[in-house]
Amino acid sequence: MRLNGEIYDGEDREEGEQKLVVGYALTLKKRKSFLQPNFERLARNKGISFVAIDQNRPLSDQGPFDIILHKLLGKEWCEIIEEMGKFDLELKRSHSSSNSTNDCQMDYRQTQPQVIVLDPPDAIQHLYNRQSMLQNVVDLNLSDFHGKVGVPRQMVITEDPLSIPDEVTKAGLKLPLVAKPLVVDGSTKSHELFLVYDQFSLSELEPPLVLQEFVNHGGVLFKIYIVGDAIKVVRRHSLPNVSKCELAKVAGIIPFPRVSSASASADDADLDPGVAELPPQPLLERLAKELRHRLARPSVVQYRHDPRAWDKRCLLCY
Ligand SMILES: Nc1ncnc2c1ncn2[C@@H]1O[C@H](COP(=O)(O)OP(=O)(O)OP(=O)(O)O)[C@@H](O)[C@H]1O
Ligand SMILES: O=P(O)(O)O[C@H]1[C@H](O)[C@H](O)[C@H](OP(=O)(O)O)[C@@H](OP(=O)(O)O)[C@@H]1O
Repeated sequence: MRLNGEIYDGEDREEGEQKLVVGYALTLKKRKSFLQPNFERLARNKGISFVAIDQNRPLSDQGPFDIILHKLLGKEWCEIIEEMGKFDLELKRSHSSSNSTNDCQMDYRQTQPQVIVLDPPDAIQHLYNRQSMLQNVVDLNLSDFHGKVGVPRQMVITEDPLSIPDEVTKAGLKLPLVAKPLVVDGSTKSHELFLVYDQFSLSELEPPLVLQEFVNHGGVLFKIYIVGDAIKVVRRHSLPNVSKCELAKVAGIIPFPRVSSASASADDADLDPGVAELPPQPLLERLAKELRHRLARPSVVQYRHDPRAWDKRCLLCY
């Protein structure tokens, strides 16, 4: 990474020698889960310091920052970045003849080109929606290389819960279904998922939501973190298979917890190799290449062995 003209090598630094300043704008919850003391200490040893951005002051009055890291609910953050761009431009305009309205579209990134904004707002809009977030994998064709990529059959319901049973029948989706809020904004509500076992209970759901066919996958999930050329795969516990017998006996809509969070690590679990086998490295590398090409940001892909895949090379994302 080249910053301020110098190559940042990520090596340990002398105590106090600062190389990178990361301005962050995170919710309290995220600060607690992400900026752990041992992480900040490790970063400091590498000359990286994290500085909280004051959201009540103009961005250009703070810093200077080398990188901006953000994950805030709603649009207020985007407006701060865009507003900041306009604020700078108003200042410049008062001393220049240019009054092009196009200038008002510049954002912080354009007025501060040296600052790296991770997850630029316009590059991640599609990730706030569980339908559009999958678009980057739905049409990936890796069959010429190491397998195929699939997503569970799904449909979006935006209104009238009473119409859901008929809509599901028309779409031919098979029970059980996983009901997920359509919007993914980091709120607790956006992670409130349900398993739906029967048709009639569907009308109790609260649109807007995504309904996905449940895919049996042996209760093991892989999360693949891709940042540039770096690929990290972790194995997590996941929902157990739903048998036909269970489906016949159980009815209703059942909420379930965040079963595959970091605390559900299965890296050291003694699991059936058929479901615990890590995805083939060439498939991961090809996926990383494809996603880097399509996304302007680090990616997290959730992978499960698709039992229907004869050689377990199918990548099932959702
Ligand atoms: N179509 C599906 N078939 C089978 N299991 C599923 C399916 N979709 C989700 N799950 C199960 O539900 C869990 C959460 O799903 P998902 O990752 O979509 O929600 P999330 O709120 O983003 O989760 P988190 O952020 O906690 O990883 C998955 O880890 C998996 O166990
Ligand atoms: O398994 P991990 O820790 O990667 O799961 C993450 C998940 O990928 C998202 O980053 C969640 O963030 P939000 O979408 O903003 O909720 C994380 O939730 P958090 O409550 O821990 O911040 C998950 O841990």
